[in-house]
Amino acid sequence: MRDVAIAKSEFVKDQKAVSKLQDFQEDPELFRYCSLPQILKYVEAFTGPNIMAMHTMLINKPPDAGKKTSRHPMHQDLHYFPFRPADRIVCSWTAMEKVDRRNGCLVVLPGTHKGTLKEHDYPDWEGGVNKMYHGIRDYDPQHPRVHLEMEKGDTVFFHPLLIHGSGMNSTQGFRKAISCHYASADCYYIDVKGTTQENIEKEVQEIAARKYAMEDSIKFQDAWALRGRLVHGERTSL
Ligand SMILES: CCCCCCCCCCCCCCCCC(=O)SCCNC(=O)CCNC(=O)[C@H](O)C(C)(C)COP(=O)(O)OP(=O)(O)OC[C@H]1O[C@@H](n2cnc3c(N)ncnc32)[C@H](O)[C@@H]1OP(=O)(O)O
Ligand SMILES: O=C(O)CCC(=O)C(=O)O
Repeated sequence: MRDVAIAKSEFVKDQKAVSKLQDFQEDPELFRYCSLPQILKYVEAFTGPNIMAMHTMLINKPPDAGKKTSRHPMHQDLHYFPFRPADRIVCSWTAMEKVDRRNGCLVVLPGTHKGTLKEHDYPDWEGGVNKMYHGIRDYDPQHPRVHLEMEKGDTVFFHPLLIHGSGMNSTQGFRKAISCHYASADCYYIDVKGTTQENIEKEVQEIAARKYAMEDSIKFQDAWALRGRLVHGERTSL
């Protein structure tokens, strides 16, 4: 993925062109992260023994190009997921270098994981917003915030309803992190028709049709079933 600030640039050859690697589940070296026993021992507390890696990312947050597009709007990851129950899903996010407010660390609204899934859409940002970076339409701006300043190798685990995002990278370095969204293989797919998730379903279907020449009718659930990979136990449902 390229940052929206350079997405239309003629040609950018170096690492500046890559702000995120997504779906590395078939890359043996990167996928080792998802199978690390040091990570799985915590993940299992949420998922139980049948563990699927549903979504993988290596995030290379670029130095902001001056339009604040390196920010990640406040969101709940469950917005992207057509599977439940939410309590059996967990994200691990590991800092690959020191992260702090200067290079755009994670920001969380503590306690919000006990709430409900909120409506998401593109925020109305003057400088533009990255494709598929939906944000919560309304959240309480007075809610206390915690900035997760972390050392290289530190890992945070969080619930898919937790409202979180990340700030602008005001340094000249690339802020790298690696993450995996895990779910219990016993989770089940849901139909998001008639829910607040319809907008993301439509967008994923459009991308699948364009990018992978799949038919327009690919199901949102199938887009996830295709990418999910078992890391422990049995693939019972997802
Ligand atoms: C099997 C089918 C699968 C289909 C999957 C589709 C992706 C699903 C993403 C799910 C994410 C779940 C995450 C849950 C966890 C929480 C989060 O991480 S929240 C943020 C989630 N969103 C993302 O991570 C989006 C990451 N972005 C991408 O993966 C890619 O940008 C892309 C959306 C897949 C598009 O990439 P690609 O199709 O390769 O783009 P191009 O062909 O280069 O360009 C097409 C078109 O779009 C313009 N563009 C490119 N990059 C951006 C950008 N960053 N912002 C805005 N616009 C962009 C580009 O200029 C082209 O435009 P044109 O007018 O057609 O020329
Ligand atoms: O790494 C970041 O900047 C944000 C990541 C994030 O919000 C997510 O993975 O859901």
